[in-house]
Amino acid sequence: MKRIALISEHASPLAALGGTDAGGQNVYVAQVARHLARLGYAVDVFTRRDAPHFPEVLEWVPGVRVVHVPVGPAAAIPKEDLLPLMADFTRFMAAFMAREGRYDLLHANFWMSGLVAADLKRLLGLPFVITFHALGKVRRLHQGEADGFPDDRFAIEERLVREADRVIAECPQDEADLRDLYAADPARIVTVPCGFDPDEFSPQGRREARERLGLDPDELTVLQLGRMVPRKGVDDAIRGFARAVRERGLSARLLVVGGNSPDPDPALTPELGRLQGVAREEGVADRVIFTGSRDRAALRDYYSAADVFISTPWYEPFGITPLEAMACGTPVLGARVGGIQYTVMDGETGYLVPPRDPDALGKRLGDLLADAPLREQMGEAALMRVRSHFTWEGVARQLAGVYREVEQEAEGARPVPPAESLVERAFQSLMTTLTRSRRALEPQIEAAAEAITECFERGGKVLVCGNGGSAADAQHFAAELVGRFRIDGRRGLPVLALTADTAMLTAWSNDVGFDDVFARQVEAFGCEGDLLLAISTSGRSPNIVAALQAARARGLTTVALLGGRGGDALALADLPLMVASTDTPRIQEVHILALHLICELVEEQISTALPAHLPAAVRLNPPGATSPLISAPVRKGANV
Ligand SMILES: O=C(CO)[C@@H](O)[C@H](O)[C@H](O)[C@H](O)COP(=O)(O)O
Ligand SMILES: [Zn+2]
Repeated sequence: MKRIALISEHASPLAALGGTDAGGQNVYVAQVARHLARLGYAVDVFTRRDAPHFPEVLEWVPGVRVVHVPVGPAAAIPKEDLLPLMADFTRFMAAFMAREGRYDLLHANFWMSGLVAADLKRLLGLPFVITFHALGKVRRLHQGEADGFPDDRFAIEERLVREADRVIAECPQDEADLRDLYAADPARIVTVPCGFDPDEFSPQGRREARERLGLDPDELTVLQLGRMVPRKGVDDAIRGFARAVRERGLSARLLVVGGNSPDPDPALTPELGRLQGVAREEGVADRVIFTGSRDRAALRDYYSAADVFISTPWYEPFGITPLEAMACGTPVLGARVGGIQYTVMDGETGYLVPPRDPDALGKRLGDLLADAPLREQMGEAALMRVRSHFTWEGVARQLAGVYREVEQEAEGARPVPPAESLVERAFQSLMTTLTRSRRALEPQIEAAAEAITECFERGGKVLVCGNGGSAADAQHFAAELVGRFRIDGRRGLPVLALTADTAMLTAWSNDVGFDDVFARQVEAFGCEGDLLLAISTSGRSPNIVAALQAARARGLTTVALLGGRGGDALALADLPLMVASTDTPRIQEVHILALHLICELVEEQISTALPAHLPAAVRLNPPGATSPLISAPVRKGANV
C-alpha cells in the first residue's frame, strides 16, 4: 500500500462538504483524496486547523484521514496571512512522520503547501509533486495591486518549479504559463485536469429541477454560479444578459448563485451590492435574481435547471463550475481564458468569447437562447465530453501514473549496488567518505592543530588514547610528534600514548576494569593546560568517554576524532572531528589522514612560532624548550 500526503494549507477537504465558501481547491483535494483511496492508496490530507473543535486526526472516509495541523489561531484567517506559519507546519509534519511513518510521496496544493513539501524533501529526501491551482505571476498580471500576497511568492514558486519532481498543470494554458513565466522544464510538467463526480453531477431533468427550485418551468433561464469576486466577471455576465434580452426581445431570467451567506444580503457580501447596481443600470434588475450561496447538494438542480451556464472570468486557472454544468447537460458560454478554453469546445459544447467583452457575450447568449435544438445538441455534446475526459476517477488514475513515474525515478536515483570487485568498492566508498568529510573537516583539522600547538607553546603535553585500530593510531600520532614528521631537526614534542604501557593496561583491566584504563592515566599524567586527544570511530567506547570526562574534570582541552553519530564522546569534546560515515575502517582511514595533517600543521606552526631571522636550530628548538635538541645525525629511514 502506498502512502500519500496531500498538503493543502488553507483549503480543507471538509469545507467542500458544506460547500458554502469552498473554492475549487477544496473540491480538488477532497475528490483526489477519495479517489486515490479507491485506487488503494492510504491518503492523509494535511490542512491547517481553523476551528477549535477539529481533532488532530480525523478518519474521514475509508482510506483518507484529515490531519489538522495546529499552527496559528484555531480560527479562519485570510490565506494572505499564512506564509509565516509554514515553518511550523513543516516541523509538525516532520514530527508527525517520525511518529507515524514516512510517506512515499507528497502532493502539495498551492504555493505555501509547496514550500512545506520542498523543505520536507530537503530534510527527509521525500519526492514531491505540486498542483499550484493558481500562479502568483498570472494573478499579479490580472489583479495588479489588488493581489494581497507578498512578493516572496514569486521566488518561492520559482524554487518549487525547480525542485518539484513533477509540476501538475491543470490545462494547456497553465502549462504555457509555467514554461513562459517560470522557465519550468517541460519534461517535468504533466497536464492533469480537474474533474467532476458523476454521482454528484448528472442531468436532473430541466422541468423537475426547476420545480424543485420553485422556478417557472417554461421561462428561459441563464445561470451564473461561483464566488463573488470582481475577477469572476459577474458584472460582464449581467451586462451581456441585458444586451441579449434587449436585442432579441426575449423573456428570460438570470440566476446569480453565490455569496458569503445563503441570504443575498449586500451587507454580508459587499460585491452583491455592486452587482445589483449593475443590473439596475442595465435595466434588468427585475430579471436578475441573486439567490445567495447554496449547499453543494442543491447545485445540480441549478445546473440542470439552466438553459445556458455563463462563466466569463478575467482569468481562471482551471474553472470547475463549467465542468459541473456540462456534467448536468447544460451548454456553457465561457471566456476564452485558462482552463475554460480547454474544457469548453467552441461551437460544440457551447461558445467561447473574449473576457471582459459583454457585447460578444450578449451576442452569443442571444444565439443560444434563440435556438432550443442548438442548446440541446450542445448540452449532449458537453455531457459526452466531460464524462470521457474529466471525471475525478480519471484524474486520480492519471495522478497515480505520475506518482509511479516519480517513484521509479527515485528508485533509479538510488545507488545500484556496484558490481565491481571488493577492492574497487572500498576505494569508491573511501572516496565518497573523503568527499563528504572534506568541507566539514578542513576547519576542524586546523582548529585541532592550533589547539595542540598552543598546548605545546604553553609548556603542556598531549595525551592520546583509542582502542584497537585507534590505539595504533594513537601511537602512530605520538611517534610522529615525539619523533619527527616532515621537518628535520626540531625538538621532540611531548605526546604520550596511553595505550602503550601494557603492564599498566593489563594490571588495571585485570584487577579493576577496562572502562577506566585511560581515565586512570589521565589522572596520573594530566595537568591543567594539557590536551587529551581521544580517537573512537563510534564515540561510544566507555573507556574513551571516561577519559574525556576525567580530562575535563582536570582542566585539559579535549579533542576527539569521531565517526558515526559521535556517541557520548561528542558532547565531551571541545573540538570534535566527525567523519561522515558509519563504517569503522573507512572512518579510521580518514582519521589517519586527519592525524597526519594535524602533525604537519603543528610542525609548521611550531617552526614559525619564533622570528624567521633566528637560525633554524634555534627556531626549531627554542631556548625555553624543556626537551634537549636531538638533531643530527638523522639515520637513514623511510621517513627521511
Ligand atoms: O581496527 C579496527 C577496525 O578497523 C578495530 O580494531 C576497532 O578499532 C576496534 O573494534 C575498536 O574497539 C573500536 O572502538 P571505537 O572506534 O568504536 O572506539
Ligand atoms: Zn582496523
